[in-house]
Amino acid sequence: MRRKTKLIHGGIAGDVHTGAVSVPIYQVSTYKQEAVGVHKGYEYSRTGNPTRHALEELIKDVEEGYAGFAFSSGMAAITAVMMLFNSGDHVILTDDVYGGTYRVMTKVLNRLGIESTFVDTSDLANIEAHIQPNTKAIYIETPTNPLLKITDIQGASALAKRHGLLMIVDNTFSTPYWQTPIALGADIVIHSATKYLGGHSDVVAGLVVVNSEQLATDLHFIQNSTGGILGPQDSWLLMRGIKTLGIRMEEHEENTRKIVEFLTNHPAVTRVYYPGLPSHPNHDVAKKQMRGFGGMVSFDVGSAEKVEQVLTRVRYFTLAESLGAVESLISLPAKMTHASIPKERRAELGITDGLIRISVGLEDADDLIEDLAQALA
Ligand SMILES: C=C(NCc1c(COP(=O)(O)O)cnc(C)c1O)C(=O)O
Repeated sequence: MRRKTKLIHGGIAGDVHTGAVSVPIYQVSTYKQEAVGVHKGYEYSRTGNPTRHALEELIKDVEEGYAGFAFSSGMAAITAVMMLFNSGDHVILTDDVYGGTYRVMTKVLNRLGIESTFVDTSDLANIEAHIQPNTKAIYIETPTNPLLKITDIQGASALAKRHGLLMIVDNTFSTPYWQTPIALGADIVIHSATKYLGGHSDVVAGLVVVNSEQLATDLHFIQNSTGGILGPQDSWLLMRGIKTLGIRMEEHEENTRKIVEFLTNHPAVTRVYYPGLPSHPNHDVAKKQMRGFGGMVSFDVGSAEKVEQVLTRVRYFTLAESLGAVESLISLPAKMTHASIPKERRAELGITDGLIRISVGLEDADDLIEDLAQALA
């Protein structure tokens, strides 16, 4: 089954009992047992729910993995994956990760003894240089949020295997339509499904796909024990979102290509961050591992004052956190999504007060460009 068809026919199709074409929403907490322990495969919805299971089967197929798991948010998914490790273990992460990922590692999981080091993983030598005897995993975002850095998934996965480490990829920005990390050697893929997979700014969710039976057993134990599951209504919404992921990503790509060209040539823009630009430091790696470059762009306008002007003038770009929706969104990472990262750390990374991040939606590209032009004037 090819990629586009998998989005529609992957996972579980409809309902065997009624012939319903759309998977039913099983708004159920518990299931009758014929005798103690004798049931029809479900006993309690934290442990398993038919609607959530259909979503987990779908994302497993789309990400080409062994098993899928659905959580109540991307952060719940990330936290569940980190529960695979023990106090005293160490994880190497991409330096330019989402602010919430940085926060959970440095303000919550560190208190439970899970150590983390943030490095520029776009240079694989940096990863190897920071492997410690207690290192258990490499965690990357590629492209990263918000600077669109690219890490070689195949190279990092081979490095991880050489050192007996798990390879974890947060695939939120690219989605499985453009990039399938497990096929490139990753062990675990994570999504903030709140973003492109839902695609309509109407669901908060997280998804994980693993590549082995052992990881599936371990992660299901954590999902059931810690309970951060996704409900049946949101599971159903996500399945509906995933069905149109392909056509949406194609349209995001087309719009973004035009907007990147506009921004690259605008005198008020000092720098554009986008993996599809030949000038991107890892453009060749992006071309190798991504079938498309995505709908996320960051650009610097040089000052907080200029940012203020842009944010107040835009009409079709909604000032809001999140990304990956049909409507275009605009944000100021330094004060919004990455405010939890210390200022000096943001400065080191390049997340300046002049950096704007946009999630290019499905509006008419000319309307979006005209909107940015008047906002930047
Ligand atoms: C809300 C935003 N990001 C959430 C996010 C998360 C967290 O997902 P939540 O569904 O928001 O919990 C994980 N990984 C990446 C790459 C993310 O971008 C944002 O960047 O606007």
